[in-house]
Amino acid sequence: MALNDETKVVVLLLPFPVQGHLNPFLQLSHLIAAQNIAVHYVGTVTHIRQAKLRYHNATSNIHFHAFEVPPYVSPPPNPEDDFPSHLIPSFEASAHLREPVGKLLQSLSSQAKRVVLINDSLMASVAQDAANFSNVERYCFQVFSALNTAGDFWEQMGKPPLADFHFPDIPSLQGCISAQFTDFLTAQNEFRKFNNGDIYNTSRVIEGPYVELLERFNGGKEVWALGPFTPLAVEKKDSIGFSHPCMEWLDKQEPSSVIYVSFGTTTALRDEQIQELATGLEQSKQKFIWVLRDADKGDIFDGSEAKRYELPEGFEERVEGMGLVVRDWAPQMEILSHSSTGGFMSHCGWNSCLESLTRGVPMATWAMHSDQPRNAVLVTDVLKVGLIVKDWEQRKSLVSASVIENAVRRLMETKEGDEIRKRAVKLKDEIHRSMDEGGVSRMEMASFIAHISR
Ligand SMILES: O=c1ccn([C@@H]2O[C@H](COP(=O)(O)OP(=O)(O)O[C@H]3OC[C@@H](O)[C@H](O)[C@H]3O)[C@@H](O)[C@H]2O)c(=O)[nH]1
Ligand SMILES: C[C@@H](CO)CCNc1ncnc2nc[nH]c12
Repeated sequence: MALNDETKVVVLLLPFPVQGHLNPFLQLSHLIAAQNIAVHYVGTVTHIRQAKLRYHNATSNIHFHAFEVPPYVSPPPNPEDDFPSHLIPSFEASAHLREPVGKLLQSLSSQAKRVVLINDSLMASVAQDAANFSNVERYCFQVFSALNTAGDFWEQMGKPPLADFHFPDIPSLQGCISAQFTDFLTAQNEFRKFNNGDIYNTSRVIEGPYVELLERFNGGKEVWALGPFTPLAVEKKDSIGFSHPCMEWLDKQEPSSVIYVSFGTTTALRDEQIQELATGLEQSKQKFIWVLRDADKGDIFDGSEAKRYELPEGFEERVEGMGLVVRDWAPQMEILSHSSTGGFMSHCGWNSCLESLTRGVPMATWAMHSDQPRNAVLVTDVLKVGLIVKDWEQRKSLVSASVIENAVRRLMETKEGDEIRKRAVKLKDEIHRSMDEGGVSRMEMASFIAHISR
């Protein structure tokens, strides 16, 4: 560290150990480091390795701190369980970061004028020792949509009537997460009150009313809508010059003719459901890229073979030229940025939603757990940039091939689909303007940076 750092602010980021959190934390790290502020990023050895490996850019401007934690089991996902309970041992293992994080805080706080700790809302207990240092300021980063989290807070408050505010019809948290995870979440919430403010990866252009509602709920503490952190421009090649073969295939397709199908990193579909999905895509006669991977394990490097899903007999030969099945890590942001991509069938993880919204790609929603059902409501009912494939009410049932075929056709080849696409493009333009010089997102980030480096 440079000698004059005692006069400066340093930022320490503490993400929750799953891909959908590691990545937005790394994106935020970059945005802050670009302002010439020293940025430190903390995690277990495995999760630091995971975050860097899957990041689309160089990470040399970030100080990584990879800490050992005691060994934990890393079982494969259970397709019978909607919630990714197989990850719980890795969540529990991360609790062991409390001590090294405390030591790191001590060291940084003795060298810098101010340490700004940005912890994941799900790592609040690990961050608790920040209270011991007078020059450590704490912010809680909620990686979920504002609609989701406003819904959670409202529910915790016992759903009091809200003057001049109408929530869309959203499912309650119970039922979206497992009972075991409810206990974990309750334990984290104990430590939420010690924050100086909350950070959201969203924009007032996308979720203005829900950000304002969060401000009402936050009792005077700041709510910062600093997103979307998703970079707008991405290279077709990654940082080591590799271009995935699906990109070359996309280059040969007509504009907006391909539907991209992916359900993120925490979802495991049942075999029966895979068969219906394959048949539905085939019968839709639309071009597609389908990412068919098992959910991540708690330790993605544990050496065990990931499950290889079976497809219907002869499927890949029959769809040759029409569709691609990707079984490795897909370059999702590049795919969504490509002009041939005209739709996204998604589980509605918040990162996927933001990546789609910032590229003007309309969505076909199929929520699986957690915040996803509410994100789906935002995309379809509120923003009207998507349609539903599987409704949350039907979460226990199999989605038939004909329902899938229908949804794909509606989005990709009907007038209704075109109207949705036009709205998605219009919203994308508004989001891009908000991130430009003078736009609301750009100004809110500038104001946050000024605040922490005051
Ligand atoms: O093959 C792949 C799969 C995934 N990805 C990337 O991995 C990320 C997945 O994040 P998502 O938020 O969409 O979904 P996940 O399910 O993985 O995330 C999790 O954390 C964030 C929450 O909002 C989600 O609900 C939760 O499930 C996206 O950034 C996506 O672009 C790839 O780049 N390639
Ligand atoms: C396993 C993790 C990965 O992102 C999600 C847990 N789910 C959730 N965690 C916190 N708040 C929530 N509100 C709705 N769902 C929530």
